[in-house]
Amino acid sequence: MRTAAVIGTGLIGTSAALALTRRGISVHLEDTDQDAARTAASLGAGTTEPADGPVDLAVIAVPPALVGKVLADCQRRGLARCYTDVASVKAGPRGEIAALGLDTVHYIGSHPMAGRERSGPLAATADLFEGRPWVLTPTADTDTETLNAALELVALCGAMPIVMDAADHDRAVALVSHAPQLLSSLVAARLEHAEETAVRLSGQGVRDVTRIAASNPAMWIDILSANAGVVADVLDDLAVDLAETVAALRALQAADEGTRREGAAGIEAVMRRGNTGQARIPGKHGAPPTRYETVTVVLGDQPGELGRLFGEVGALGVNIEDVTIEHSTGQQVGHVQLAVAPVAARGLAAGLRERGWGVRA
Ligand SMILES: NC(=O)c1ccc[n+]([C@@H]2O[C@H](COP(=O)([O-])OP(=O)(O)OC[C@H]3O[C@@H](n4cnc5c(N)ncnc54)[C@H](O)[C@@H]3O)[C@@H](O)[C@H]2O)c1
Ligand SMILES: O=C(O)C(=O)C[C@]1(C(=O)O)C=C[C@@H](O)C=C1
Repeated sequence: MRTAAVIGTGLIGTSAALALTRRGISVHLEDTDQDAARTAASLGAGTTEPADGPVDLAVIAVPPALVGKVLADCQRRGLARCYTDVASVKAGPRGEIAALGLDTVHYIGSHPMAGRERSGPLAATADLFEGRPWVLTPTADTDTETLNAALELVALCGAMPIVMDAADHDRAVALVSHAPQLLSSLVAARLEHAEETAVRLSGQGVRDVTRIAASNPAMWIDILSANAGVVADVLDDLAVDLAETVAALRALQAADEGTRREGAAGIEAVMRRGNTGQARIPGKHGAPPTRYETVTVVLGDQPGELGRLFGEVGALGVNIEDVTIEHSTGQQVGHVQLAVAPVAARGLAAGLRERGWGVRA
């Protein structure tokens, strides 16, 4: 692939465009919102100038309900040799494309399983898709050139291609993406009118569970409208589990010991099922989940402290696999949690202590 077009320069379109330009592809950016396209271009994601002729691949990164309409417009203009979209649902857009009588030989549906709770080009990063699954949903119509162009896009973005049927995809994401989004929103919604004294105690647990509750409602109405029945089925099953959990909690308050024991067994079952489910979530590149150890460093709230810490961790020869920063309310310090390989954790904690950092290992 040498040339590409990205239609819709929000979070996903701009992230893909950044990844492609970094690999030397000429990317042409389009968005009905001129500011979004210009911002993406200023970030180095490509040019807002139209291409001279058809590009090798057009990536349609607009809200799911607009995929059919935008593909129709692109094909009418002869924008590209091959087309893909990145919408979070696949069966709905495919149905619309068929109903509009569009060219389905040079189109393939796709969905990168990576994103953020923020929208727009300024939230984009070139490495957003690295090591993530990227679903492709070819049909009997899809020609080889189009499948190959999509595979090349996935490879250039550092993602892992997974070929699936559109309906299977939608069922899978109901479980691993759409229901979790609603549950995150529901947990965060409990905070809407909560006492300030309670909310200010928020630690990492509630932050982890509610990060995606900051997502864009308009986009999610679109996504959920195209997968409502399957997501409702997942939530129906969850409602049964929730009712059982409430019953177990009530039992824990009972006067007789037998009922209390039953309650404890119910809660233990929930926790153990959760442990098992969580352990099945793959690590990057589809590898088995990697266990890291956390070294927590107390950081003074001064400019440059984080950079200095990362520099010292590097000097100790330790790779940071993940990092989380927690600010303590009303204090001038933060807690930086460094996830590192278990073999490196002890040495890192000792090395940082020697260098004067406050460390909790
Ligand atoms: N946000 C995520 O985490 C995520 C992850 C994977 C896939 N997706 C999918 O990617 C697509 C884009 O999502 P996003 O998060 O980048 O949204 P976004 O709101 O950041 O960007 C969407 C962009 O599309 C533009 N747009 C709307 N109508 C258009 C049209 N007719 N022509 C050209 N541009 C148009 C908007 O102006 C906006 O800039 C959606 O289909 C979404 O389901 C999102
Ligand atoms: O991590 C996030 O913030 C996301 O929004 C990611 C996420 C997901 O549920 O995994 C959300 C919707 C997309 O269709 C794909 C990815």
